[in-house]
Amino acid sequence: MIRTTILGATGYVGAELLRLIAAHGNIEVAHLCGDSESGKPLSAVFPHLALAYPNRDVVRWDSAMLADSDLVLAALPHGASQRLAPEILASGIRFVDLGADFRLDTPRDYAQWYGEAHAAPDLLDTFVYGIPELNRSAIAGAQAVAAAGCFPTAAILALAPLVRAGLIDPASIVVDAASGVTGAGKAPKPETHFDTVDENFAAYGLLTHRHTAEMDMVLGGPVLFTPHLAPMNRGILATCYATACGDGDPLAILADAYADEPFVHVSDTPPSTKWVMGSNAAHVTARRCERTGRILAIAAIDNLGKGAAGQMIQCANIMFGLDENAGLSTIGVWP
Ligand SMILES: NC(=O)C1=CN([C@@H]2O[C@H](COP(=O)(O)OP(=O)(O)OC[C@H]3O[C@@H](n4cnc5c(N)ncnc54)[C@H](OP(=O)(O)O)[C@@H]3O)[C@@H](O)[C@H]2O)C=CC1
Ligand SMILES: CC(=O)N[C@@H](CCC(=O)OP(=O)(O)O)C(=O)O
Repeated sequence: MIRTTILGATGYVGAELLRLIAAHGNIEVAHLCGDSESGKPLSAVFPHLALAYPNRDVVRWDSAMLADSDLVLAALPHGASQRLAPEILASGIRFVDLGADFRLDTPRDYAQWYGEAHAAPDLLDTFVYGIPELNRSAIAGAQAVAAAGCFPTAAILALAPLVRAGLIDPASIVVDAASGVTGAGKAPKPETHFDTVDENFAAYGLLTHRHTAEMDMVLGGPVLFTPHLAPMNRGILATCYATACGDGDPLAILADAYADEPFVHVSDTPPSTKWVMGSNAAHVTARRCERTGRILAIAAIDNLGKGAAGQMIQCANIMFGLDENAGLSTIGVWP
């Protein structure tokens, strides 16, 4: 069994990690770390996990935990893991981080998009960007993976094969993506109150959302990205547009790129967030608009699944040479 310590176990992503690990078979939880919830029984924080994790308490992180862990999975607010990473990596164990601290290539990009200097810039090169469908072999050989953000995962899965094939001009990419409210984390905020979100649909982060940097890094860009908040718990639907620069069929290119991928379903049918809810699946489609000379590509993922905890587990499975599907489902909870 691979023993994992989870940092941020009391957050939304932490809860999803615990749900997936309970059914994994090759990974078990060594320590469950929280912040304000430390000291409580896990069953008091997350009653839905009580039967899967009887008699487990949330504890505060202590680096002594590295001694009986093989893996650290971190789902912490931005800025937290760069302070912990030096010690975790020095211990030699593997690390999958979901925060944005180690996703971007340079400390300058991090400072520009996150508004603060990076505390561990020398470690940026140690981390491999975590989208297995892009860079599985690098993940397999990595000690540390920075799992991709939720919006970038959706947009990149829809667009990267089209960029690689030279079918679209990266500088023309426009991404409109809508997320469920769990994407904002569990702390209540005015813009995530039930009465604000219910029966509402709103754009935010205009021209400045930090996920733009990840899309630019992988797709080329500059990408014009607009996130939206949708009145649903989980899910991301990314609708992407770009100018065509070749004659190929975008759907055929996606089908070819993902032919052997266990978690990507390519179809002519427009995807829907309910098809992927609770799963690690991504459903993608694409087509050419002859009238405008543009390519349309769409992806649906669960922000907590392929956009977060599922992708972390998929990366960990690859890093440890396990069955890549272990603990992960391709089946959404529908209806
Ligand atoms: N939600 C999503 O869909 C996605 C989230 N992410 C990223 O994953 C990370 C976690 O997200 P999410 O689960 O939604 O966030 P939540 O706000 O739901 O949870 C945050 C977690 O971090 C803990 N925490 C907060 N501050 C500290 C600290 N200073 N030191 C140690 N632990 C701390 C909290 O502990 P406690 O509750 O005990 O105080 C909690 O367990 C974030 O970086 C987020 O941006 C990435 C992709 C998708
Ligand atoms: C709906 C919502 O608020 N979503 C979050 C993004 C999700 C996320 O946590 O991504 P990172 O890991 O890159 O922060 C946002 O727009 O800030």
